[in-house]
Amino acid sequence: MFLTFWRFRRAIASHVWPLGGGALLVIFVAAMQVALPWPMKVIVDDVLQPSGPSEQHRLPGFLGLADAGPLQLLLLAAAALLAMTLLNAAAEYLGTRVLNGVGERVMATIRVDVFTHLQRLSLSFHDRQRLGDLVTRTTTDVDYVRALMVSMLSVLLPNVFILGFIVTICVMVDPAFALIGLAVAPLLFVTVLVYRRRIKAASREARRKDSDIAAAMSETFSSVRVMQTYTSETRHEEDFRTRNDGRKDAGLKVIGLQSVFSPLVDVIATLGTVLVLWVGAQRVLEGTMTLGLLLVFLAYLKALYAPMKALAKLTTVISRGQASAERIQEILDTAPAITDKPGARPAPRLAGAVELRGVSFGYQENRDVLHGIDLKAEPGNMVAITGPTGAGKSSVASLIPRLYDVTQGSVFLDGVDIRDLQLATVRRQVSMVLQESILFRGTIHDNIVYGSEGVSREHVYAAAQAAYVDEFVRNLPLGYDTPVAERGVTLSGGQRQRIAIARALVRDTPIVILDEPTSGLDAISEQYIMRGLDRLMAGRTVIVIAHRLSTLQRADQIYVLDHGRVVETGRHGDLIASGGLYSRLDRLQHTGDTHAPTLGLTQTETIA
Ligand SMILES: Nc1ncnc2c1ncn2[C@@H]1O[C@H](COP(=O)(O)OP(=O)(O)OP(=O)(O)O)[C@@H](O)[C@H]1O
Repeated sequence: MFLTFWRFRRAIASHVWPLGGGALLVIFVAAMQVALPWPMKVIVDDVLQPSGPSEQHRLPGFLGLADAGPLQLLLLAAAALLAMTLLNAAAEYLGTRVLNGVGERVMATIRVDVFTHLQRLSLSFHDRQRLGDLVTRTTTDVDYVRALMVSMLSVLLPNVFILGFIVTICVMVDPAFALIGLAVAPLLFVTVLVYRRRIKAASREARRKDSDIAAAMSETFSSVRVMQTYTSETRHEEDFRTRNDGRKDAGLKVIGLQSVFSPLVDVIATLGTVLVLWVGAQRVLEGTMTLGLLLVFLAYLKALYAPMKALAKLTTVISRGQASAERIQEILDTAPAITDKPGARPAPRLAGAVELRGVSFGYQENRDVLHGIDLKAEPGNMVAITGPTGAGKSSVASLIPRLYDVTQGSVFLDGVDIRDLQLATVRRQVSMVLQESILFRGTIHDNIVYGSEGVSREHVYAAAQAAYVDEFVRNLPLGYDTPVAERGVTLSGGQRQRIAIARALVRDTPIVILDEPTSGLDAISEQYIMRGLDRLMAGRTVIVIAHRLSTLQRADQIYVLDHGRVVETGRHGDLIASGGLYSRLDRLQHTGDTHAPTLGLTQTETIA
């Protein structure tokens, strides 16, 4: 339990004072609750039965009120009860408010920590994660940790103090009798311990199932267009039902355990109460104990079991919170796979020479998808990578901005190993336009300046004009301030690509990577994009993944990839003449020879 506080000590550190203040207030409440039965004792023993055994009527004497009359005592006791109750209420209100407020603030800090950390984790981490799971870890799990922290401070802490105060007072007043009252405590303790462990395991399972549901949601609704077109709603529904049933069953298991736990604690507690009543009543009858003291003991017994019961109720909150804390910690403990090595220096403005020397790379350990790749692009050159689908073209491209680290060989930029340069300063000099460009929630303007915040509006307009964004933005009522829905779904594929090109133009990087940015577009869109791309490519080193003849013909060098290896390199004419894979593709286009190997062409892509 305390480990949870330790785990998040950094987030808690800035809230130590209110946290301490809140804790003191709830401890004060605990003390008040322990003091509350005493005025009642005075009323019973000294006002209602002033003739009882004198040595047991010590309280008024102890308080200097030995000579006070019964009415005076009644008045004083009643006033004390009222004052204590009011103070108790005020402290409870303040304490709860302060602690809950701190809980919210600490959680806000943890959420930011998790989000920031997630953003820094390398692609190799995100490749393995389900989005829905990450969402629950940042939202629900953080909230469960908040509930745990607040409950521990506002419920557990005062109850521990109540327990301590009561045991001390009981032992001081009547040690033998106190022992009777505490006889069932070990049994209670063991029950709490056993059930807590079982509830924790069940809660952890429930949290896993929560993530399953979130993952099903994000998977389904991020592909809602495909789902509806293929009328596969039933399939998704069934999948969701299965996961939902899993969550329900896990939830029912937690509830089952919890429902047994609470009554069990009640029964054990009642056993203790019966024991105290049995012995206590006899002692009152014998005259060795006052009725008031027995009532105090009984009130204490109730107060003594309350913490145990509170703990019973808290078990779910604590177990759930601990399971959630572990899940959050798992993320925070994951170190980014790609970091600056000590002594890495900032990359200067690059001329744009790119070289891969003997590069092997794999997404999983011992399963390389690229083998000994050699590739070179001089500054300002255009290098095309082509090859069948799955050959490793996109993998090569993702090594240049160091989205992944190579397993063998090196990537050099301007002759310097990319690992000797600071990551951020390298990435700032590489732009990418992918097959499908992702836009972010915000306006069209925001999306163009994405990654180059702070540039002037004129600069943005110039880039937008060059990338033919202006063509369609001019017709929008809000122009560049038109909001774009999440992932840019309110714009056409071609419009999204044009915005992506404008974004790359604004960034003005020496290296540009194009991953088939015109695939799947109609002829008119393609023309606009090609013209925009021409402007983007001018004067920069361009690494383009391409199947189109028009692009391949223009390339200074073409690398043909197959099964993760460079099988041919050269200019278009040389490759045709050499009679290899590339030329067979060319023949395929002219003769329609279906047995010739394909370079992964789709119907929409024509090599004329
Ligand atoms: N994130 C990933 N995790 C694991 N394996 C991957 C990942 N991305 C790609 N691969 C695998 O790496 C190999 C090369 O994929 P890559 O995407 O680089 O090929 P490609 O030539 O760009 O293909 P395409 O033309 O279809 O885009 C493939 O076998 C693919 O299954």
